[in-house]
Amino acid sequence: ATQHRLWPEIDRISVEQLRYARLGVGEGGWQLFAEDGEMKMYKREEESNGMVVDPLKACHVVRGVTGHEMCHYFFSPDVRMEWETTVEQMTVIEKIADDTLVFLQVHKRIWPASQRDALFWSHMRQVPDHNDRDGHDIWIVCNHSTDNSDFPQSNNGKCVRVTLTVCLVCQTFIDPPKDGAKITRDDITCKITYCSVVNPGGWAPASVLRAVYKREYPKFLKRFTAYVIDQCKDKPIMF
Ligand SMILES: CC(C)(C)c1cc(CCc2ccccn2)cc(-c2ccc(S(=O)(=O)CCO)cc2)c1
Repeated sequence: ATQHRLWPEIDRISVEQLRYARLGVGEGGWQLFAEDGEMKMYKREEESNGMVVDPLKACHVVRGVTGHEMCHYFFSPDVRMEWETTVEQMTVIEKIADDTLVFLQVHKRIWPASQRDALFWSHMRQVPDHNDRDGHDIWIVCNHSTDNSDFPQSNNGKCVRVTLTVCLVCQTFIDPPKDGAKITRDDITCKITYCSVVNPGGWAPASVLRAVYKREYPKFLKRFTAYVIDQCKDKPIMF
């Protein structure tokens, strides 16, 4: 089959986002702004022509699920509205491949800013085993804004279109049970790094955005990880 026109960009951004996610938070001006158990959330305060685009990086350790399971539920359109509370409406407007979809999402309005929507491709992939640690395979989902002539910006002037790049990078660690016993969920741990940059695409009060981000992002990640743990607990492990 001939390559989809977006494929070179999808491949480039996915590789770049994996590298970016694996960079530590020691350098680059990251400031810790939220902590809850194993979850640590960092941000950089950045503006682009007067708009808050604060990059966010969250690190978390989730016990009892694999990276494949985390990415499967993060990617799946069927369950998105179960865990994603910032979205009012979600449509898959194109299926590029089984592991690559294009989404149009209308997000809940953040008063007093006008309502936003986001059009982005979403790609899930497993990357070769990283033997730089005792880690196992890595799974990643990358979401990156894209244009589509059938869905122009500010459709009938209703929503301002945000541009976003998001990646969820998950590495599974297995603590082998004694004497070759079957691996159970008690033996698996998943290290996740969630990175996001959301450009509001139009004026929005910096103070309001920063307050919303500070409140909503920790809620968002906690809710999502709790959702995956709950969905997986009675199912066979998806390695
Ligand atoms: C409320 C807050 C959490 C900060 C928020 C606001 C907005 C855009 C709405 C917005 C932004 C700026 C100004 C006004 N409204 C988008 C998102 C957002 C976008 C994408 C993803 S995802 O990880 O790709 C999963 C698929 O949905 C998660 C969250 C979050």
